[in-house]
Amino acid sequence: MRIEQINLYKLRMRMINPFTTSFGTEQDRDFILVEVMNENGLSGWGECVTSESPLYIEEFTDSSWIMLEKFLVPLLLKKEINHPDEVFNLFQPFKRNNLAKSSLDGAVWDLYAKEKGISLAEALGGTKDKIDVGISLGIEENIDDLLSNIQSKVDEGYRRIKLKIKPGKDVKVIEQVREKFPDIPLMVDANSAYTLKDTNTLKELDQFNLMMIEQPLTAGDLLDHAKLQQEISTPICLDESIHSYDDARQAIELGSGKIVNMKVGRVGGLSEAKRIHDLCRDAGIPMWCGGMLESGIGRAHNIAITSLSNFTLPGDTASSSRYWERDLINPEVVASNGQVDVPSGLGIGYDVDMDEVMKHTVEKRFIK
Ligand SMILES: O=C(O)CCC(=O)c1ccccc1C(=O)O
Ligand SMILES: [Mg+2]
Repeated sequence: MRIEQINLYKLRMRMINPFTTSFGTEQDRDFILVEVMNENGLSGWGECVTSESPLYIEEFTDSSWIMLEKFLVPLLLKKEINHPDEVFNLFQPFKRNNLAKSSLDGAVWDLYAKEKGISLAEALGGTKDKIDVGISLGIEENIDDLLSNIQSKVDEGYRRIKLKIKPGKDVKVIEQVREKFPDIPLMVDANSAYTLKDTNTLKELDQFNLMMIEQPLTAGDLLDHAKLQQEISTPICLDESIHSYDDARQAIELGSGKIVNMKVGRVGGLSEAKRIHDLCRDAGIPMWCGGMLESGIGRAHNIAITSLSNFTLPGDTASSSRYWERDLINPEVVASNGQVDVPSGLGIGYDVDMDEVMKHTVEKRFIK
C-alpha cells in the first residue's frame, strides 16, 4: 500500500461520568483520531489515547499533535508499505512518544486488513470470537456510591471488577467492598501511587483474595516491583512500567510482576503488542488488555488484540455506553454477560460515524 493522505482530528468529548484515579479526575476526553488513506481512497483509522495533561504518561494531546504533524506523518506519507510491522521500525529513530506512534501504526494495520479483505483480529493472528471483559471503576468519595456502582456492574455481567486505590483510600475501602461482595473477582489499580515505604499497607491487601494489584509503584520502575513481589502474595500486574518488548523481557527476568496489562498505545502499536504477547505467552505470563477511556475506534483495536490467545484474563474493554452518550462507531461496543463479540467485518469491523466525529472535532488537518 502507498499512504497518499493522512488526516488528523483533535476531539474533545465529554464522558457520562467523571473518572478518578490516584493521579486525578477526568471527564472531558481530549484525544486525536488519525485516518490514513491509500491510493484508492480506502481509509484506516487509529486513536491516539492521550489526555489533556501528562498525568498517566509523559505524552499529552498537544504534544502528540505536534509529534504527529512534525515528525511521524512526514515519515509515513507517500511511503510504500508492504506490511504494518514496517511502521514500528520506520518510527524507531524517534524516542518514545508511543501513544502518537501507535495511532498511525493502528491506522495502517486497519487499512492493511481492509486491503486484504479480512478483519483486524484475523490480520493480527487472533483466535477468539468473543473476549471476556471486566470494568474499571474510579475512586469515589462516598463508599455507598462505590458499593452501588459495583452492584450494578456485577448485575450487568462484567467478569471482574477493578477498583482504583490511592494512599488513604485502600485497605479500609477494600475491606468494606469485600464485606458486601466476598466472592466477586476483584482487583485494584494504584497507578504508581505507592513506594516501598508502603510495603506494610500493600501487605495488608493480601487478606482480600485479590486477583492482582496493578502498578503499585513508580511508572517505569522494575527493581522495586521485584522487591515488593517478594514481600506480598497478591500477584503484581504491570501497566505504566511496560513501554516495550525489552521492558517486558526485563520485568519477567527480574520477577517484577506475574501479569501484564497490555495497552497498545503505551508500547507504540499493534506490532510491538504482538511481540510482547508472544514473549509473555512463552514465559507463562498471563495478560489482559487495559483501557484508556477510548472512543469506539481505540476500543475496536483493543478488541482485536484481545482476540490473541494469551489474553486469558478479562480486560478493561467495557461497553461504549459505560463512557459515552453516543460513541463514534456503528454498531457501538456492547458487553453482554461480560463478553464482547470480536467483529468479523473488514479491518476494525465497525463503521466510523463521520457525523459524530465532526461533532466533537475542535481542530483538523489533512496532509497530502
Ligand atoms: O475503562 C478504561 O478504559 C480503563 C480505565 C483505566 O483504568 C485507566 C484510565 C486512564 C488511564 C489509566 C488507566 C489505567 O488502567 O491505569
Ligand atoms: Mg492501570
